[in-house]
Amino acid sequence: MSGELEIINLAKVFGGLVAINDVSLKLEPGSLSAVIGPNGAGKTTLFNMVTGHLRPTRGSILLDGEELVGLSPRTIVKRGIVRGFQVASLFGTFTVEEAMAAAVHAHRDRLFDFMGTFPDPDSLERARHVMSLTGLAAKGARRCDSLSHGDRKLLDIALALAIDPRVLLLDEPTAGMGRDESRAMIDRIHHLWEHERMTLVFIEHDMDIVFSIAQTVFVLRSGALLAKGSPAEVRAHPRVIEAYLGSAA
Ligand SMILES: Nc1ncnc2c1ncn2[C@@H]1O[C@H](COP(=O)(O)OP(=O)(O)OP(=O)(O)O)[C@@H](O)[C@H]1O
Repeated sequence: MSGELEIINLAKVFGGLVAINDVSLKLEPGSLSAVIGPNGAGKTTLFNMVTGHLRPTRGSILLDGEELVGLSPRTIVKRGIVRGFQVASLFGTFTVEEAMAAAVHAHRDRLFDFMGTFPDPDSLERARHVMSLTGLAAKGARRCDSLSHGDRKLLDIALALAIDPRVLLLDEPTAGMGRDESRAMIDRIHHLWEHERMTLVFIEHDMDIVFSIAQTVFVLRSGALLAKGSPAEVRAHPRVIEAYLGSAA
């Protein structure tokens, strides 16, 4: 199975600030992991290096053994690493189904295939499959700009999934949601991971959510990896309790 992401001795320095300090970790193919840590720990910087939006100061990022450092964000998407970006709103008056089909179509480099139909049947089929997995099937005819906050976030994830990633990165998928809505979102994410079995890693602040679905939890603090392990191991880790959970619990 593909989708192994290995980060080796990664570092990012902004001026005099060490945002990521010699971090090494491995995501197994098809695994579901979470990255947690206090504000400013370096979580988003880590994601930005994996997607090619930031160039590491040092270190290596391997997808199924192949180096990603130095590749453009677009090439990294082509290699199969996709992030759920806040892009749903860019589709404005498109319907949900049109936006989804456009995402698949563009990824398959068919956008400029003027002789073909849009959307082509394959793209539409993939789009509909992902809409049904993410619970958006009933909203296919809705304009993107009329969706609720929660549905927009779902569409962001669906747009990322539409292009069949090997690794899916989600940066705080429940941000701005109430407790029930967060729970529903996380159940959806778990459901789609179970069906698609891509390697999934998410940044999340809500500890209940993290401990309820992640197989492996990575804890960052001040740019360094403080702990990693199963939710039970991380919850019981003395340094994690002292540095992070102690203040949140
Ligand atoms: N482009 C940048 N230039 C300079 N400093 C940056 C830049 N991006 C991030 N930083 C700094 O790097 C550190 C890590 O930031 P990062 O956003 O990765 O943390 P985070 O764990 O995602 O935090 P949060 O939970 O608040 O989103 C912070 O001190 C931040 O101010």
